[in-house]
Amino acid sequence: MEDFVLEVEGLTKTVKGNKKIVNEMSFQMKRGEILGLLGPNGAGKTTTIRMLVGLIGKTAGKVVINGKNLDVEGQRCKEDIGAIVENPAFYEHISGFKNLQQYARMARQNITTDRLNEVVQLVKLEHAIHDKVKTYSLGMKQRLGVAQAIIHKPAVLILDEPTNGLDPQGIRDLRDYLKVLAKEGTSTLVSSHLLSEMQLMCDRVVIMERGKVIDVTEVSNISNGSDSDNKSVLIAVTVAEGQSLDLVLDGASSNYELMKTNGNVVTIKLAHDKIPELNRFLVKKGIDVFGIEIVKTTLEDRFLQVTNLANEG
Ligand SMILES: Nc1ncnc2c1ncn2[C@@H]1O[C@H](COP(=O)(O)OP(=O)(O)OP(=O)(O)O)[C@@H](O)[C@H]1O
Repeated sequence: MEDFVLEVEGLTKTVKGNKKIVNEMSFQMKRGEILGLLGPNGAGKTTTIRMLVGLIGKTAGKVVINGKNLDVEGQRCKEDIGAIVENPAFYEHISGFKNLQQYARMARQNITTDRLNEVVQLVKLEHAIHDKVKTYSLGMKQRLGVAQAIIHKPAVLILDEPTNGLDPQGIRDLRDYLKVLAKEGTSTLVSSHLLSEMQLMCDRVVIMERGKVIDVTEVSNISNGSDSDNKSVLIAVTVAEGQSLDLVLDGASSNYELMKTNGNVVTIKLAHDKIPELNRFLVKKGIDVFGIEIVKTTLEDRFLQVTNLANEG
């Protein structure tokens, strides 16, 4: 059985006027993964996250965190979560390290100085941790926020739009240490409306629109050009000027599906292991092949595809 660290089932939030701003959301997060919650502005990401961390109540649905039902063991669920939902607040006039010590004291958990040093190292803030927070850049405050959120080694880390205000290096660092955390047993749910960042950062993404889950996609499948079943790929075949593959492929084999012809570049869908066979077939038919390239789709392609489908349906 799959080991899920977060299970969300039928999560719903209804507001005034009986409007469902989160509408029967269901998804699961595997242990050790970085899961993205992706959707346009107003899709309901923040509302979903606020319900998961217990900042607001839910109207309906079930949330299970690390095997514990939020409705039954709310307090223990909270212990399994670390989160940055709104901008983390710090005491500006003391150092980052003192802020962490203060936080650890308030959390009333037995957190050692070694652990504090460990999290500081993880978020790469060693050089500035003894400086006053008021001297920190936005990115440094964000690192300190993550350090604070993971101090108690939660099973689940939840970050709402963590890349806001980060420069490219900051985003890369965040991605790197989320991966380290995943290996150490903290799985992360991260929300964003920025497709390219989610593609770089996440293992899978839950795409939501108007309060509903409309797709769950494995990011590696998107970037290597395969379908979600991981069997077929799209390839772009460049042939000699004036040659047409339409007739050649027509009825040739059910293994190849001609998707699109654009000048002398033809897009074909087929199983990955059929590429050499197709190549031999084309050569035998007298087609001059100048190139075969796997078409990589981006998360943006996928997002537009599924949101268009959702809007048509
Ligand atoms: N308490 C509330 N009462 C009425 N409507 C609300 C309430 N809270 C949120 N909304 C609406 O619900 C929708 C979802 O809001 P939410 O903040 O969850 O979206 P989001 O996906 O996080 O968007 P963004 O990317 O802009 O932060 C929005 O249209 C918002 O205006």
